[in-house]
Amino acid sequence: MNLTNNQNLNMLSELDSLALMINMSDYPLNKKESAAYKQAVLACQKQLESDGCAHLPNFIREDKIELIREQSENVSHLAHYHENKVTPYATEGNPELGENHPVNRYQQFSNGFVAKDLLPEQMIIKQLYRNTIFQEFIAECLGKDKIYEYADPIAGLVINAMPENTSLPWHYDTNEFIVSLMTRRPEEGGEFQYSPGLRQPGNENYSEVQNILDGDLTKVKSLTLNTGDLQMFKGRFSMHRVASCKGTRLCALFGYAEKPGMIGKIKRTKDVYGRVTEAHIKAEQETREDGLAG
Ligand SMILES: O=C(O)CCC(=O)C(=O)O
Ligand SMILES: [Fe+2]
Repeated sequence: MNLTNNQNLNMLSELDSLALMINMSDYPLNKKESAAYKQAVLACQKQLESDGCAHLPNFIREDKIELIREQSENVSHLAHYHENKVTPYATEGNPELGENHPVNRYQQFSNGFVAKDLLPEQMIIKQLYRNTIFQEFIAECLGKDKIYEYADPIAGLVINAMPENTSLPWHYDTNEFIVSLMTRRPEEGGEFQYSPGLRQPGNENYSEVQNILDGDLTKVKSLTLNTGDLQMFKGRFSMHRVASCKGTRLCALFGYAEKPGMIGKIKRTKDVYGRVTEAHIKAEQETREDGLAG
């Protein structure tokens, strides 16, 4: 290998760092040209196509499992909680439709999020989130040319903190996809439940949504992640929730954008994290200056 320029040195250190974090025998991200790598990507693509969800068990090296659990436990007290009631769409209800209509079904929401700027740089989840070899793998699995870290100082990489008796009810995500890494499997429960492809562009499929909200789980799949498992999920089309758990559940959520410069809106950021930064204020001013709504 020609190591005469910085790019190669950077690549090497990224590979070295990746090899210290992930299970390269099952997920050979160090051998992109190998049949095993192509097979791992294909397996994810197939799962995503059929189910909107890919499960990568034992993604983290076995000898790092305790460490990722410990690192996430160490910051879990920094989670911001906001008790709230939300609909599956996180929008205001519509009084013209009945109170049983999905757009009017408010549910209790009480989990917390630890923001990105509160996660120490040396944390495995932060190193992994930023690793470009890992990002390329995720992009390939999702059939994207390239994905970008958020420019948002506090969102993009967060830990979903769910102590006992908290809830993350049925919802769709605003993001097309999310990557999750379980850092603390709870003692019991905390399954990820989802209904694959429940809605499509142009078809909200309200009747099926209503069935699920009414407790019919026949079209719902359930996935239990162990600590160290990775998941890719297309949350914009598959309604999902996290079942209640016994013991704390901590799950790192890696958000990537399809364009650089992604910064969240002030209102939502304040709701979820309890604060905003200068970057949020500046980004929103710039949006307004171009005369567009929202
Ligand atoms: O914690 C999880 O597994 C998923 C969380 C989730 O769905 C969300 O934050 O939108
Ligand atoms: Fe979600």
